Amino acid sequence: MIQARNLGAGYGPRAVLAKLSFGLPWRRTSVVLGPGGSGKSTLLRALVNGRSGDGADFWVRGELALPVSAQAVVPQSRPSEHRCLGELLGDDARRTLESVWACAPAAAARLDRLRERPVTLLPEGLWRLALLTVAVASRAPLVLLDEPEVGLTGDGVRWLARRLLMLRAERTVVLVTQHLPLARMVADHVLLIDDGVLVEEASPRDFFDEPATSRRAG
Ligand SMILES: Nc1ncnc2c1ncn2[C@@H]1O[C@H](COP(=O)(O)OP(=O)(O)OP(=O)(O)O)[C@@H](O)[C@H]1O
Repeated sequence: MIQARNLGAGYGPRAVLAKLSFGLPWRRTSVVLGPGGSGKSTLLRALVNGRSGDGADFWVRGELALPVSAQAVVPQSRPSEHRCLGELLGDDARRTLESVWACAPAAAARLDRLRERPVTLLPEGLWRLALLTVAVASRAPLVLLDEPEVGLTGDGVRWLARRLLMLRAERTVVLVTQHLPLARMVADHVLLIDDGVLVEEASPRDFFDEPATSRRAG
């Protein structure tokens, strides 16, 4: 279990997350939902070990128990990853691509053609698929995904859902998304954030089938 107590995070003088306490079950998929600008990416960023990337003034406070260091991260905006997909996948990159994309061979072939180009230079959408491929293939115990569905076609989102379901019981996944059908398909645990505050932490059943408003009303 990843546990946070009184977790705060922000940029420079501005606190975005205000003392959140929550748990993310181990080897399950936790989905983080909330309106645009509510702090979902900031929460995910707080979970990234060795936080770097954009925003040198990013800070995190409070207690955060993150039991593993091996992470695979798919960020929301184009990463400054200068290595190419072939390098990130290591030996036998083509076979890895074929196996990760077994149900979508056209995508495997497309990524294979771009395998020698730095990930940061890949077209929008494809860098995300490239990093998703690396995340799936890496076996990192903790997989952090920030709106990975953006730019994917309907087939791409279905592939992503199937892949995430296959990771169930093997990896701990934190998925930030605004795509409710995807969230519903893959969630084992749901966090709802609004304006930096944790509004709800619930099972998918309670969250999707019996929203808090109707539970409170009942
Ligand atoms: N690098 C940054 N520097 C300063 N402020 C930032 C930075 N990144 C995000 N913010 C601010 O933090 C707040 C929360 O942003 P965040 O990206 O975490 O929200 P979000 O819920 O992920 O939004 P979205 O769904 O639109 O991606 C916003 O007001 C945003 O402007």
